Amino acid sequence: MELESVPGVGAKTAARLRELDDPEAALERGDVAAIARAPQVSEGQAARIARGAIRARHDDTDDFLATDRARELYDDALDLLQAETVTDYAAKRLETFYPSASESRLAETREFTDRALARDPTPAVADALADVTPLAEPRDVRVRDRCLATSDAETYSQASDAFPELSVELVDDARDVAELARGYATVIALDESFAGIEVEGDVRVEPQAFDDPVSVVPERALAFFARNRDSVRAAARVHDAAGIDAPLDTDTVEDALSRLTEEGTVADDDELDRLSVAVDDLDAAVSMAENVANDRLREAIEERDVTIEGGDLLSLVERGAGVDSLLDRELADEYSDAIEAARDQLIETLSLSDHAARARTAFPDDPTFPVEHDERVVSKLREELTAERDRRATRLKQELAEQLADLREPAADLVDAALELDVELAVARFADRYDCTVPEIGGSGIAIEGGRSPLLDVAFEDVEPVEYAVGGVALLSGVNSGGKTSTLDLVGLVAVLAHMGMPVPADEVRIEQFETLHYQAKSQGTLDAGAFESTLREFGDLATGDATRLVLVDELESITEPGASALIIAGILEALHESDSTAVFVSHLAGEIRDACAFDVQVDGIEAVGLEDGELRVNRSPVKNKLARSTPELIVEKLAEDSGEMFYDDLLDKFE
Ligand SMILES: Nc1ncnc2c1ncn2[C@@H]1O[C@H](COP(=O)(O)OP(=O)(O)OP(=O)(O)O)[C@@H](O)[C@H]1O
Repeated sequence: MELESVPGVGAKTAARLRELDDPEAALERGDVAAIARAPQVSEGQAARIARGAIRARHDDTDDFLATDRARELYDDALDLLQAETVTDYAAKRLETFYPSASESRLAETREFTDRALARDPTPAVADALADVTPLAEPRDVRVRDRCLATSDAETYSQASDAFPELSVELVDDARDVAELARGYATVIALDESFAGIEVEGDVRVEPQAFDDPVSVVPERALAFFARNRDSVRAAARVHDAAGIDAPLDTDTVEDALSRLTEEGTVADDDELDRLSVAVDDLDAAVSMAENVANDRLREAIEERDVTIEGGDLLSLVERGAGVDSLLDRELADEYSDAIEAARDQLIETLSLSDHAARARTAFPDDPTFPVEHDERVVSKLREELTAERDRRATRLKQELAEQLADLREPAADLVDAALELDVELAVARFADRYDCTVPEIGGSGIAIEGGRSPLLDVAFEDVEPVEYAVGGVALLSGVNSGGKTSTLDLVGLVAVLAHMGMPVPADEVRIEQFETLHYQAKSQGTLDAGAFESTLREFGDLATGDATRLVLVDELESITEPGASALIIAGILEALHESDSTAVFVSHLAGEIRDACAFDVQVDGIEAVGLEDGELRVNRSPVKNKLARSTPELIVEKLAEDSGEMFYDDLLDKFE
C-alpha cells in the first residue's frame, strides 16, 4: 500500500510513518497501535489514518453519513461504544469502525463482532487492562561511558544512525583512540585496522558491532522494557485473567522484568550491590576504621605509664625524633593491635575479603599517632573496585538485555493483543448493556423487533420496546410526544451500527445493505427563501441520485407553509418511491400528503391508547397502515365526551 495514497496521509505524515519497521503492513492492517508508534503521530491521528487505509483497502467511500443528523447519530453510537472501553487506545481504535457500504468491509467488521461477542468481559480483565498502554519508545537514552571510534567517514555515519545512544568519534590513529580511552570507560573501535593496538584502558576492536547491537548498547533493550514494564506486566495479567494464549511465556517475561530497575539497570544482584556499596562508602569506611584504630591507641596510651630514662630522652630529642619512635619503641604491640583492628573493620564493613591484601595496606605498619590511612592505596582500591563494579554491571546488563531483546517482539504482540482485546470487550459490554443482537443484513427495507434506543432521555430500563418495519416509502403519523422522532432515531441508530458491523439494541433486526443514510432532522421553524431553496435542492439531488439509500425525515412540513409543504413532500415521496428508496417521513400532515401523493403511500401511526390524568398514554410501536389521530383531535374527542355539548361534536366531525 502506497503511504501517500491513503486519505489523510501527506508527505510529512508519510515521512513519519516511514520511521516504523513496516508502515505498509501497519496501514494494511489498520493497526492503530503500530501507526501511533510513529514519531509525532497521536492516537487520534493514527485512528484517522487507519480508517483512511481501511477505506482505501476496501475501495470504500465515506458517503454513508450524508447529513449532519446522520453524522450526529454516528458520534452517538461511537460514544456509547467508547464508554465501554478501559483503555484510551481502545476508544481510539473504535474510531476505525465507520458505517460502510462495502460488502468486504462489512464482512470483516461482522467477523470482528462475532469474535467480540464470544468474549466474557470479566472485572478481573478490566482491572488488568487499566494498566495497559501502547508501548512507547524510551526517550533520550544516552550512554556516556562508552563510545564508538572509526577512521572511516561512511562507517561513522552508519554508526551514528545505528547507535544514536552512543557518541561516535572520528579518529586518525591509535593515538586518538588512546586519547578517547582516557575520557571513556570503554572505547569500541569499529575498524579492523585497529586490531592489536596497544593502548591503556578498555579498548575493544569490534568490526562486527553492527551485527550485535545488544552487546554494544544493552541499555537500548533495558530502557525499552524499563519504560514499558508496567504495560507488559499488565498485558500478561490480561492474558491470564482472560484465559487466552499469550505470544510468550508470561513467567519468563516476569522473571526478566523482575531483574530490571525502573532506571533500566539490573536489580537484585548481591555482588553488584556489594561492589557498588564498597565504591560509594569507601571513604566513610576508611575514616571509620581510622577512628577505631585511633580510639584504641588513645586508650592504650592513656592506660600506659611510660618511663623513659634521661639519656634516652636526650637522644630522642637530639635526633629530632617525634613521638612516633617512642610509639615504636614503647607501644609497638598496641599499635599493631590498633592497626589490625582498623584493617579488620574496613574489610568487614565493605565485605572486602577478595581485596583483603590491598585493603590491609591502606593502614601502614609504620607507627604514627594519630593513625593515618595511605591515600594512594585507598585510591588504587577505589579504582579496582570501580572497574570491577562496572565490568559486572555491564556483563549483567548484557545478559539481561540479550534475554529481553528476544522478548521485545513477543512483548509488543502481547500488549497489542491486550489492547485489541479491550476493543472486543467494549463491544461485548455494549451488547450486554443494551440487550443487543447481531442484525441480519439483506432483503429490502428494515424490520426491527423489540428495539430500544439507548439515546432516549429516559433510563434504558424504562425504554419501551418498539416494533417497526418499513420497506419502500412510508409516512409516520402520531400524537405529540408519542415517540415519532425517537422511532426515527432508533431506525437511524440501528442502521448506523449495523453498517459499522456492530450489534444493535433490539431483539431482532433485518436491514437492507444501504449505501447512504440521509437523516433530515426537524427544522427549527420556517426557513427563509434561501435556506428553503437549498433544502429543496438537497432533496432534488437525493431523489435523482442512484445510491441505495435509507431516508429519514422529521417534520419537513415546518420548513414552509402547510399547504405547500404537503405538496412538496408528496412530490419528494413520489421520486423516492420511483427510485426504490427506503424512506420514513414523520409528519403531522400525513393525511394531506397521502391525498396529494400520486401513489398509495403507506401511512403508519403511533397511537394514543388514552388520556390518563391529562397525560397521553401511547403505544410506542407504530401501527401499520394507520393514520394516527392527532393530539388536538383526541382532546376535542375527550371534551365532546365529557361535556356533551354540540360545539365539540361538530368540531370532532371536522376531523373525519
Ligand atoms: N420507546 C420509548 N420508551 C420510553 N419513552 C419514550 C419512548 N419513545 C419516546 N419516549 C418518550 O417520549 C418523549 C417524546 O418522544 P419524541 O420526541 O420521539 O416524540 P414525537 O412524537 O417526535 O413528538 P413531537 O410530535 O412533539 O415531535 C421522549 O423524550 C421520551 O421521553
